[in-house]
Amino acid sequence: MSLAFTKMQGLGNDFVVFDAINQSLDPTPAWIRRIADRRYGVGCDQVLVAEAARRPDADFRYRIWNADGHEVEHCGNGVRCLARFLRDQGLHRGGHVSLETDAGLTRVELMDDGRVRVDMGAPILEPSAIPFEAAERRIQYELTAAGVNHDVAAVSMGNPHVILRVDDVETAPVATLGPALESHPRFPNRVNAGFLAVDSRSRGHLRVYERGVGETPACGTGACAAAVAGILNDWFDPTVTLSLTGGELVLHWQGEGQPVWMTGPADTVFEGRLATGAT
Ligand SMILES: N[C@@H](CCC[C@H](N)C(=O)O)C(=O)O
Repeated sequence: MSLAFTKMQGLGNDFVVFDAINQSLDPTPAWIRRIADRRYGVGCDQVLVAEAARRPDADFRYRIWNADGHEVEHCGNGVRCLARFLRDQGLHRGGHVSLETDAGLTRVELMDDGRVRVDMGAPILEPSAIPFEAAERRIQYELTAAGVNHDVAAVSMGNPHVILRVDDVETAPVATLGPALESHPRFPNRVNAGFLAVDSRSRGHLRVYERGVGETPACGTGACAAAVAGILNDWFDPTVTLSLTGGELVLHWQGEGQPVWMTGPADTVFEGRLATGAT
């Protein structure tokens, strides 16, 4: 039987979304790579799947695969899209939904103005839990990549991020330094690499080279991690708007132990069915 899917995007970070409650899926790495392929498949940065919840406090389980076929812990732009998908497909009613991921429970609110607000949980800053090899926890770390010493922050939003402050995101070496950071040996699970320019205490620009994908127009967890790094460094106030290539996200974080709140859009592009035997 052919599988129904929905193509969605959040700030240009794009997804193929499947309901695995009413249809059965077998998402092998090769199958994911094929779906994500922009010539032989549908094309996306991540494949998202809604499953029945396993824990009692969650409405659904939310699973994420990068375009390279690896399953990952979290996706911020994806969580906004998945909440909208669940409502649009009639799988969930009401303005709030709780989603279980490998990173924990994520609470999502579909706002009246069409945007989606997400409690992304508290950031993880302990190096061993990111995971990141460092002798002690710090706000900034020295890291050598591509033969140069860099001053970086390391933050997990359930998935790992390294954040490098730059003067200008336009001229930041995302294409060259991004891959060197992504597979840096001090990040044993690889890492998403954010290049952050601080414009004021309430605004910044960000580009992200995503683990398992490459540079995307936006990364939600990357924006949360960059906001946390900027607030810890006292570059930002607790509420900051980050401008990514695909548009803006508003982030709010009140400090250690508190959740990061992310607000942004989630849009459906089209619905379709995979041709039987096509993937
Ligand atoms: N696009 C995402 C992040 C997706 C996962 C990431 N590439 C990883 O490997 O951790 C977002 O919006 O957060």
